[in-house]
Order: sequence, then C-alpha cells, then structure tokens
Amino acid sequence: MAVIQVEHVRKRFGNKDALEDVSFSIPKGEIFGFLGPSGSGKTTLIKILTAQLNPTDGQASVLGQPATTMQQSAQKMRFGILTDNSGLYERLTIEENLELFRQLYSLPKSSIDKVLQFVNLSGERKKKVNRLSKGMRQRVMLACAIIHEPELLFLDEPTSALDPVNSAHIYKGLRYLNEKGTTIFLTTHDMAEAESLCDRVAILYQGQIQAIGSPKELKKQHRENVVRVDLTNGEAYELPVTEGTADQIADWMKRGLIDRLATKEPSLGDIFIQMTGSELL
Ligand SMILES: Nc1ncnc2c1ncn2[C@@H]1O[C@H](COP(=O)(O)OP(=O)(O)OP(=O)(O)O)[C@@H](O)[C@H]1O
Repeated sequence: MAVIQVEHVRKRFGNKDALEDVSFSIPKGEIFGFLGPSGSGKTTLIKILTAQLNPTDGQASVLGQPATTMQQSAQKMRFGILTDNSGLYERLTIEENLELFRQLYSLPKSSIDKVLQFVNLSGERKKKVNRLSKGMRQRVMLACAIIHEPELLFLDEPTSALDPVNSAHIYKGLRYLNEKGTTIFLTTHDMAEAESLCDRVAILYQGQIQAIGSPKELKKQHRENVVRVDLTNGEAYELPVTEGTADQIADWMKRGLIDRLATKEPSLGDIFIQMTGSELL
C-alpha cells in the first residue's frame, strides 16, 4: 500500500496556482526526493500532506488516511517533520527541548538518550540552543523530528547550509532510519544529495511534475545521443551517434587508437536544468 498518494492536487493562492495538477504515489520504505526551483511549491505540498494547508482541488492520503487528518493525535504519532521553521526553544538546552517532545509523545525517558546518540549530540546535551552551530541545530531539529521513531519522515531541505561533514552525518542517519523501515519524503536543492540518497525523485516545475523516476532511470531517459571518445594520443571527441561516427570509431579501433569510449550521461543537475530551464537557487 502507498504511504503517500497524491491525486490531481491543485493549490491556488490568490489568483495564482502554486500547484496546478500534481499526482504521484510513494510506497512504504522509499526515500523520495521532491526537487524543484525556489517557489515551485515543494513546501506547499508538504504543508498539504501534513494538514497545515488544504488543497484547492484534488486529494491526498498519507499513511492510509486522508491528509486532512494528519494533525489529529493518532496520526501525529506516526510521522515526523523537519522544516526551516521547526521551532526550537532558544534559551532551553538540547535536552530540555527534547524533553518537550518526549512528553508530547508520552515516550520513556530513555528515548532522549537514544536519539541524542543517534544524532551524535550526547556530549552537548546540556548546551543551550542559542549557543549551537547551524549544523548542531539542524541535528537537534532532526532529533525532535525522529524521537518518536515515526513511520514517515518529511524533510524540507534537511541539509541546506550545512557543511559536507554535517551533511554526511545526516545522510548516514537517514539511511539508517530508512533501513529500519521509515519512509522518507525530502525536498532538496542539492542534486548530489538527491542522487546519492533517493530511490526516486520527482522534478516539480510550473505547478506540475515534469519527470519522475529513479535517478538512474531519469539519466537513461535523458541520455544524450553523443559518444565520447578518448584517443591514446590524448585527443578527445564528443561525436553524434551517426553512421559516420561508427565508421570513424571502427577506423580508430583498427589502428589501436582508442583509449576510452563512453556514452555521455547527464547528471541529475543537467536533467533539472533541461526540464526547468533554470539553475537551482
Ligand atoms: N500562504 C501563502 N500565501 C500566498 N502565497 C503563498 C503562500 N505560501 C506559498 N505561497 C506562494 O506559493 C509558491 C510556492 O511556494 P513554496 O514555498 O511552496 O515553494 P518552494 O518550492 O518550497 O520554494 P523554496 O525552494 O524557495 O522553499 C510561491 O510563489 C509562494 O510565494
């Protein structure tokens, strides 16, 4: 059964559609990346899926229930969310912040130790949030989002503004959670992140999904009809796939001049730019 099912969702703000007609589904256990330029409606969709906004049209279900029920306490227990504005109490310590979530979800005391270990902040638990680096804050927010071991996790740009070491730490944690069964829905501007982490991605642009599939599938679909040839004398060529090119390659081969021959595969970033005509912001 799908953990998330979105059918023809449209969201209008004033006289403008943020989402025009969006449909997709996410099976249990997937890490799904939602990619799109700034302002393309990624956060709006997360808000619809977590009952912070109602769609103008269409319907969505999450964890087998209508998305509109996601703020009810039984459903709230089943998902976690990390967004830009996941509020932390600045003057409280890491531990005190987590204590509020522990009580909210009626969890045992041990859940705090466990999650602190998970985000590698056990040694910093007594530090006040306003004294933390960005990377540490992000890890505290992640800890708040996962302390109740949710079945489904929404992450809105989980590693934006983090250095590679902190990002790598978060990726490791997310993979581990996913292996234990958590389905993950994340938005990101970071194509390398999407490629290394996600089972499937969707590219959102102009209110619609322009492409959906595994990074590997999308790369295959958008493979350019170009071969790259490196010759043993150091020369390199990118040639169109034509009969003439095949004859030329056969000739080079006969003369033992070919060092390397490869089709040119686009990166996810190339595909994104192809689809949206814009660089990621
Ligand atoms: N409450 C609102 N009222 C009016 N317009 C809104 C509201 N929320 C979002 N929008 C508009 O909807 C569009 C989509 O915004 P959204 O925040 O979902 O984009 P995003 O893809 O998450 O962007 P970013 O990557 O920059 O976070 C934008 O044009 C935004 O200005």
